[in-house]
Amino acid sequence: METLIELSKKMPKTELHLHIEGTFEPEQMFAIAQRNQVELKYNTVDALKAAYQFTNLQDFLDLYYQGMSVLLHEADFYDLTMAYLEKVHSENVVHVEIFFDPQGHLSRGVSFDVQIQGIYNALQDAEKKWGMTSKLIMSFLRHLSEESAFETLELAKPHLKWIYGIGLDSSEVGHPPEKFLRVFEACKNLGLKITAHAGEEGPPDYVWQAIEQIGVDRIDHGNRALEDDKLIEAIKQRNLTLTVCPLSNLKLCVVNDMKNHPIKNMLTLGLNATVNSDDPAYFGGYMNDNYASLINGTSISKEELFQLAKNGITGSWMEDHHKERHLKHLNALFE
Ligand SMILES: Nc1ncnc2[nH]cnc12
Ligand SMILES: [Zn+2]
Repeated sequence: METLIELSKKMPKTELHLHIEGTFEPEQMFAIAQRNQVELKYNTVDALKAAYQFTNLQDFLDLYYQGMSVLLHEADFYDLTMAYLEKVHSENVVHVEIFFDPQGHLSRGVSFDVQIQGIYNALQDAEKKWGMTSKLIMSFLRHLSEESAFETLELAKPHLKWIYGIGLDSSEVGHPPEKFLRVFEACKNLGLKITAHAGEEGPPDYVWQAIEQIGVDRIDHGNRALEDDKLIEAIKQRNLTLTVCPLSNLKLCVVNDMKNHPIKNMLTLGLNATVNSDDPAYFGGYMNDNYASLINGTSISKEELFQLAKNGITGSWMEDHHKERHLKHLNALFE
């Protein structure tokens, strides 16, 4: 009998919540730092890895922004992205939707063109080599001002053919979605899809704002939506997908133990929960590790495993003919 772990490795998977800067493995970070002659605060890979003990989102973000500071040239963005794509291709991830944080690089003098060209070239090469499809999501840093988000949108305008969606990330508490109401309106008018981190640490009210005021097409995390029954109904009514990140939730103390992870509950409630890795280099695992953590930690059933993988395909922004192809493959594996 095939185990659920084996099945989870084999099945076609999508990644809908992934920060490319969060895939920076310490070994690669040191190699690029050396090549660019940038000093890191930590002297060795082991010292850096030892610092990966977080008690909340901000602890992690402080290290995440330090780590990305070695990215300067187009080749750095290409190498970072390609290393991630190679890794998840080996895990049967067939489609990725990748966030990047342009403001985290612009503030260091790295142009928008350099960032997007490096990332996009890697995505194109992955499609040519393996048929892996992708969408790129530009994310606004919510601890910065709406004005800064508007400036970033202006810089993005020559590249909109490569940008499919807009996200909202970084420090959640104190920076509600409504702070970015006007800039998201402008993004929507440009035909861009909208998603936002909401309910990771922030209260249910932030998820309400994301769906009612911003009109998001998807919700990233959404854990705290479960505190509000009316909100659960509103998410279901709009058929919104939640991009849930199990290992991230554990590492950032959003959950205290994997056995208490709410993803099973989300499925029982009829929410479109999906499995994603968020910042895998920092949180101890890529896509297959996230599934394994659920299988081992929450004892999800075969039906629930199927539902999670299916939600990942149906909740993605890939073209319909690709969805149909992957769903057929998934169904055949679970027959
Ligand atoms: N999990 C997360 N939440 C908010 N901002 C992020 N940026 C990178 N990872 C993030
Ligand atoms: Zn995230």
